Amino acid sequence: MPKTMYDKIWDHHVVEDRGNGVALLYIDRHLVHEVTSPQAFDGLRAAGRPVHRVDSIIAVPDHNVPTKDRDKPNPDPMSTAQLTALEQNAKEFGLDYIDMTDDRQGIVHVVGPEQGFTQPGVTLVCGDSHTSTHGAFGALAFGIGTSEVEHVLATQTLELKKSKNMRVTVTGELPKGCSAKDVTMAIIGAIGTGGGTAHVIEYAGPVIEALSMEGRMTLCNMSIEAGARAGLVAPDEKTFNYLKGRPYAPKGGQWEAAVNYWKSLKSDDGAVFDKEITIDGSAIVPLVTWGTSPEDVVPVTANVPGPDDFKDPAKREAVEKALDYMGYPAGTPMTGFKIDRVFIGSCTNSRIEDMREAASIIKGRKVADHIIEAMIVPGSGLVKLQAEEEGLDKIFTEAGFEWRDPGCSMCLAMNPDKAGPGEHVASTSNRNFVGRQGPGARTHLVSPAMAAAAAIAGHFVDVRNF
Ligand SMILES: CC(C)[C@H](C(=O)O)[C@@H](O)C(=O)O
Ligand code: SF4
Repeated sequence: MPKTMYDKIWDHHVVEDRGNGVALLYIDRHLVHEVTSPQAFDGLRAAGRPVHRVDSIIAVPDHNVPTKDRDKPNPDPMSTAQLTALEQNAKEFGLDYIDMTDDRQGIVHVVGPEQGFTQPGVTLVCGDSHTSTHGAFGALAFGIGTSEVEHVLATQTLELKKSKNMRVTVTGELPKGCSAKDVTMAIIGAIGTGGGTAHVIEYAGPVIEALSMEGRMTLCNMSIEAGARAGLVAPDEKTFNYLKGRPYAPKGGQWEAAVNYWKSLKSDDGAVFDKEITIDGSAIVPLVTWGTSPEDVVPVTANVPGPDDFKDPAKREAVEKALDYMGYPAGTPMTGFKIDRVFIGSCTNSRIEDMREAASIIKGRKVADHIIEAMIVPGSGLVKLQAEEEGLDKIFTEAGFEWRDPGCSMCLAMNPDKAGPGEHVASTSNRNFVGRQGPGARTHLVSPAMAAAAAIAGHFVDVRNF
């Protein structure tokens, strides 16, 4: 029977079939950060258990790390406690630990691929919902909770219920001015934040094939915002070229064997998907979120909708609440809407291509006077170095942007980078939830090009005519 890519990876990892679609699955790779791991290590210690396979783990701090003045003491005791715990646990259990001063440090979902740790066909977990990012390589990658982190550390396995298969095909050709962020936002706008629930989404079609690895990571990153367990893209020559020579990538004869295996992973012709969606990629336009859910997307050329634009009573109520929080009435035009702050970063959009996309808009221009702060935060120290080699940092700082050290930063207010109450933020991150970037802060999700253009203009603009 023809199989999907998800079926194949799942079947290769079953240790024991426990019936009713439940199986004990072998976990190949585990990324560990400071927020969701301390209790897991406490659990191991209490039970006197070692880590089962230390070579399956990379530990790296990202959420709490300050993005400037790292040589000064961290003023937040909670952050300090988590960062210290990670370092000590890594040392005690003998893990590969990348510290804050290492060039390889960054957001786990940027570091894994960059190190060649993320590979096609592996099962990869992390105590973090955006682990779906790694599906860009054809890895079965998903977020887990802290008790599961402990289970994987101790046993290298997880008991899981198999998800259903879903395929999202994006046809045509992506228009100029649009990037992977607009593709993922268009998909979530179309299917909603519940559209992928209980499914693993395989992304397919010419638009996906044309995306770079960075673009595919942006796309898979937000699978979780569509409710999906994971996202997947079939590995191809771009995937192999990206991985070749990276520190954790297979070497010598093992490389050929690995590529042969990776080529076998793609879904078979005739494989059946439980749910199929097709999106016309040629019709995608630059998008902006207007509300407090990633599905609240409108074209930048459109107006903010109101409750009357929706039929579902629950959605109507949610829209009213969202408008109240965002502080504008229905019908507000998005183009020209004034913003206060700009954040370019996060595991969605902090890779080298995102930096280049922002720089292409910013070059030779200045951040608008009223913008409180415009910040660019590379996803890793290696992205930072590469951007500096290309002179992008100069373009940013000359325009008036802050150029920071890598970390999660203002994606979530867990470190000193926060937006103030009532401020409207053009942000390249993935969640526009209430209070996500600081209490009372109002987030608008956009692509790096759209965020850069908004910083220069001081309000949202259609980047296609900028
Ligand atoms: C802190 C962490 C558990 C959380 C997640 O799981 O996603 C964070 O990364 C986020 O983006 O909200
Ligand atoms: S950058 Fe944001 S979304 Fe990504 S792991 Fe960090 S907090 Fe979560």
